[in-house]
Amino acid sequence: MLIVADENIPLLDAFFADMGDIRRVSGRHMSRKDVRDADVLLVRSVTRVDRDLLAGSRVKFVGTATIGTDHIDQQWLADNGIGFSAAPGCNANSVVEYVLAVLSLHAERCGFANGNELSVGVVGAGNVGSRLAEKLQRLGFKVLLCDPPRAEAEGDQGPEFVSLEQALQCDVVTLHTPLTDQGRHPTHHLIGEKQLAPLNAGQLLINSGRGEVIDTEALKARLKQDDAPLVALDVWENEPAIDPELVGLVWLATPHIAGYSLEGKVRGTEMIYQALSKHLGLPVRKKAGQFLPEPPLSKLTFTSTADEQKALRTALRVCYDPRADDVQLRLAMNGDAGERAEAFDGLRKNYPVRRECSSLKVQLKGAGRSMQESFKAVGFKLKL
Ligand SMILES: NC(=O)C1=CN([C@@H]2O[C@H](COP(=O)(O)OP(=O)(O)OC[C@H]3O[C@@H](n4cnc5c(N)ncnc54)[C@H](O)[C@@H]3O)[C@@H](O)[C@H]2O)C=CC1
Ligand SMILES: O=C(O)C(=O)[C@H](O)COP(=O)(O)O
Repeated sequence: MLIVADENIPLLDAFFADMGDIRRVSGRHMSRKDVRDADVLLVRSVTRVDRDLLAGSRVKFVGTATIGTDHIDQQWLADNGIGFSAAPGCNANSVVEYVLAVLSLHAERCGFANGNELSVGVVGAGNVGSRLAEKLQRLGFKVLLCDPPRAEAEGDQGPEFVSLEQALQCDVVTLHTPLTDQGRHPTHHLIGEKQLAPLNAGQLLINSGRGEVIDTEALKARLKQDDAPLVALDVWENEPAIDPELVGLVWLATPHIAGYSLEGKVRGTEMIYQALSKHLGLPVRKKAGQFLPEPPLSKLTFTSTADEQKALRTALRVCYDPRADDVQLRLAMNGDAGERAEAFDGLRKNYPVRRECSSLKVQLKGAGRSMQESFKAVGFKLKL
């Protein structure tokens, strides 16, 4: 069996070597020729999987080690009897930690002793949005959920949902929808001139869903006005050829790495391994946990003199500080268009190992219940 796989999928050998031969190719530049003789195709989000790529090949199963599926023509796969699996939720926790880290920087920048005075509008309350909302609520933030498809499907049975207009009135608005251009609630350019107009300089807009959910031209125009909101973007229209002017206009700019914790990436590989095993009728023998190394930093101790909010921010930033990615992306915007696109992908390919908060045991000497609960809400393990 020949498995053609994006070279950026971690642990390919560990999970798949005993199932067949593996051919590693560039996900961004994968061609018909690369996949013609493949039985199985494993991708990440940068490969468009459709008729153009697969017609005439013998591929019988496609797996994407990502949450997003907008790069896959699932209808064409189904029509052609090709099995498919994504990795729903695989890196949701990583995205949640990215948002928490951005919020902590924002709260500090605004001079809030305690960031949880802010209201947060979560647009898209699926795996990422609902996990984020749950953590924020435990931390004391006021959270409003906007998810019209869920509101329609769940009615009175679900949580309370608000309209997009209401969500856009929150101090922070964070986007977690898939990219869709069909159906009753398409998200392509969901945020355009009309939605950006009422935002003010006291608000923060975060996008770690897909770049095309915001209209770049409308956002650039809004950011050039005096009362523009603060914006943190992890995802961009037209990746990897992103707009350098937009990078210059936003507060925090990261190269689509919100989901790039080691745990999230390895879980993505594990989930497509499980799906392929099921497709082939093979037993599932491997687990992500067996391949996760001991983190370089495994314990952190705060003494009884530590201030709760400062300690929480410190611990969060020990695990992840988006400012490092922001600096790298801004540096990558030098050069011509081709060099910039290559640099964007280079940052993602060579991304440093980032561990989730759950990899860190935190000891809180003499801490009260509230401090312990805050650390647990973020996801740290407490060392008693
Ligand atoms: N920046 C990054 O590294 C990553 C980005 N993502 C992106 O985040 C997206 C969301 O991930 P999950 O929460 O796991 O997906 P999910 O499928 O679990 O949830 C998406 C939610 O968005 C809702 N939704 C759909 N259309 C909407 C609309 N017009 N307005 C408001 N809500 C709408 C859906 O009803 C659903 O509840 C993915 O589709 C992917 O594109 C995912 C992982 C990493
Ligand atoms: O899971 C998703 O959806 C994502 O956006 C991934 O984190 C993107 O990673 P790559 O596929 O671009 O490596």
